This record gives sequence, C-alpha cells and structure tokens, in this order.
Amino acid sequence: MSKTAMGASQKDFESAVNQMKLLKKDPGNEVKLKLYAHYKQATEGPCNTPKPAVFDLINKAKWDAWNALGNLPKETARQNYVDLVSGLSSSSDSSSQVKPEADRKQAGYETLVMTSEDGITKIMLNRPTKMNALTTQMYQEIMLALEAASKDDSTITVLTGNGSYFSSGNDLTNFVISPDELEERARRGAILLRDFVGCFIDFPKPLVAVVNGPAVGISVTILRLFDLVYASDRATFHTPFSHLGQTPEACSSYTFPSLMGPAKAAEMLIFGKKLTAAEACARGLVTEVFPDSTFQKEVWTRLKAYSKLPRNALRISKQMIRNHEKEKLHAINAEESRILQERWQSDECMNAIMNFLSRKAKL
Ligand SMILES: CCCCCCCCCCC/C=C/C(=O)SCCNC(=O)CCNC(=O)[C@H](O)C(C)(C)COP(=O)(O)OP(=O)(O)OC[C@H]1O[C@@H](n2cnc3c(N)ncnc32)[C@H](O)[C@@H]1OP(=O)(O)O
Repeated sequence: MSKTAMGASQKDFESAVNQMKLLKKDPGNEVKLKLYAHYKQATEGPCNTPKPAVFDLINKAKWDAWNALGNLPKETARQNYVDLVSGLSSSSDSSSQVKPEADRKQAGYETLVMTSEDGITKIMLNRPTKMNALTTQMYQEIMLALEAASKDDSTITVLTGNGSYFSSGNDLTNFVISPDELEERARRGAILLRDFVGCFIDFPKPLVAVVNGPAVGISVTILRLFDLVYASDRATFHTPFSHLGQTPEACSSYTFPSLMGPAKAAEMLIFGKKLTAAEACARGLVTEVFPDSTFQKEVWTRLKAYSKLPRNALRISKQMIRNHEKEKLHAINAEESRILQERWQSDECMNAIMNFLSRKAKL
C-alpha cells in the first residue's frame, strides 16, 4: 500500500511540484488534468470556484477534474500528486524500461482511496460525481484493496464512500456493449461478481461498513457480509433488482430471509422497497444509526477505540462467528452469479438498462 498513515510530507509535495516543471515529455491531457485536480485539492481543499461556462472547454475540464475529487482529504491529494509525479519521472528516467502492470497498480488505486491509520485500514469508494457507482475496474480494485488489508497490520477494515452516496451499486454503463459481445461479457461478469463477493465471504478480519449516504443494489446486499454496519440517518437502502430485470446477489437470497424473515426480505429483494436507515436497523441489516451531523465523528471515535482491542482475539472471534456458513455462502454465491449471467442476457434486463441510460426512468 503506498498511502501510509504518514502520507507525503509538504517537502515531498513541493519537490514533486518542482520536478513537474523539469519534466521533458508532455504527459498528455488526462494526466495533466489529474495533476491539476490533485494540486488544487492538496493546496486549497474541495473545489471552491463557480463552474465555468459550457463553451469554456479547458477551464470546464479543469473544474470538472477538481470537483470530481469531492471531499478527498488534502493529505491524500498531496500523496496522490506525489505518486503521480513519481510515476511520470520514473517512466521518463528509464524510457526503455516499461514498469510491469502489477507494479504500477501498487502505486495507488484510481477509483478508491486507501489509507491506514490508528489500526484501521479505510477503503473509500471514490467516484462521488457518479454516486460511487461500481465500474468493473472498481470491483477489481476493491478486491485488491481487501487482499492488501487482509495482510496489513491493521486490526479493522472499513469500507465507505466519498461524497453524498455510499454507492449507487453496479455502474449501469457496465452493460454498454454490442449484442455480439453480450454472451462473453455476461460470462466474465458472473466470474467477476462471484470472485468479488467471495472476497467478502472470506475476509478474515473485522469488516465495517460506514454507510455515509444512500446505498443501492449490491452495496446493500453485500452489507450482511460485514461485521458492523454503521449508517448515517441520511442513508437509504434500495435493492431495485426486479425493476432492472435482475435478481439478488451477494448471497442476499439466503442472508436476507434468514436475517429479517422471508416476508420482509421479499419486500426488499422482489418488490424493491426502499428502506430508511431506521427501518434497515430494525430489520437487523444495520448495527446502529447516527445523526448525519455527528456521523463521522461518532463512528470514527468508536472505531478507534475498537481498533485498540487485542487484534488476534477479534480476528478469531470473527472467524468463529462466520465459519459455520462459509461453505454454504460460497455455493449460494456461485448459484446467484450463474442466474444473473442469464438475466443480463434477457430482454427485460436490457430494456431496463436502456431506460436508465436514456433517462426514461429514474429508480
Ligand atoms: C454483461 C454485463 C456485465 C456486468 C458486470 C457486472 C458485475 C457485477 C454486477 C453486480 C450486480 C449488481 C447489481 C446492482 O447493483 S443493481 C443496482 C444498480 N444501480 C442502479 O440501478 C442505480 C441507478 N442510478 C439511479 O437510479 C440514480 O442515479 C440515483 C438514484 C442513484 C441518483 O439519482 P440523482 O438524481 O440523485 O443523481 P443522478 O442520477 O443525476 O446521478 C449523478 C450521475 O451519476 C450517474 N450514476 C449514478 N448511479 C449510477 C449507476 N448505478 N450507473 C451508472 N451511472 C450512475 C448518473 O448517470 C449521473 O451521471 P451524469 O452526471 O453523467 O448524468
């Protein structure tokens, strides 16, 4: 993990800024926008200027890039800037030496912010302007992040979202594919889904969801695989699978009925009833609800205290609670993924996605 508790110092940051001035090769517009956005975030914090007019293309692109960073902490932006510049410098230092993909990935995550501090590794979904909708890259990065967190020296791992949403679930543009690719993409999608959910089933340490805002689809169903779920009272819990011509995933076809009874589970998973945080808490899906105004403060104070408990005892107790049903969960996960593979190829599903993309329907 390149982002540590300490992060990059102000001196590292200034030196990266100077290094940029000496860079001989133009890194291209996309990288320049990323650098601009992280520089502004690191020095000024969240975007604080009015949105430029539509025809002011360059300034609008810069504004969009900065604004997309949402509430990313200054320290993280500083670290990301240093990582970006160091990636550029090393590639221009040794232009004949191409860094392997895996090496570059470790330099940082593009869709997540991962930090480790006070015995807590935090994985933050970081696409605030898209309500943290999960792209295929994001599923992959979350799996990598969970693997790293399972091996690091932290006690607790937290998943949360940047911005106003926890996550709006699967990014529906994952379905923007030509008809002749559909079968193969559905096959690969089912493997991705099965592996993704599998990482949560097997995660060995206490896993906490800090649900900072509304959650949709898989970001709701996955919650039953967490050990604690803390929610802001602004959060809602919505699983509109039938509206999308789809079916439940993340083992929810088994975990939800066993948690809240089949009648209440049906209301959510078949009929897409959206729950408030209080309702989700009453049904056992959420551990505790906090007022949004004090949510972050109260939750992190609590988690910091928990992270001081003996690490091995926490880990072993979690495994004792979870191991009974692990095998069953893997079998259910495989079956749900197989059924979804078929669903994704159905007209019902395709029509629902087209409706969303053409804005005929908002869920
Ligand atoms: C062959 C297929 C292979 C697939 C491989 C997949 C692998 C795993 C699949 C796991 C199965 C998971 C299932 C689910 O999670 S089902 C739930 C899916 N989610 C939704 O249906 C939510 C859709 N979004 C909405 O209804 C609204 O956006 C929302 C209510 C969340 C917010 O509304 P609001 O009006 O407040 O904001 P906007 O709609 O304007 O959103 C802002 C921008 O964000 C984009 N956005 C938000 N959510 C999504 C999303 N889920 N997918 C794609 N894009 C999303 C939205 O379009 C806006 O973008 P623009 O500003 O560019 O317009």
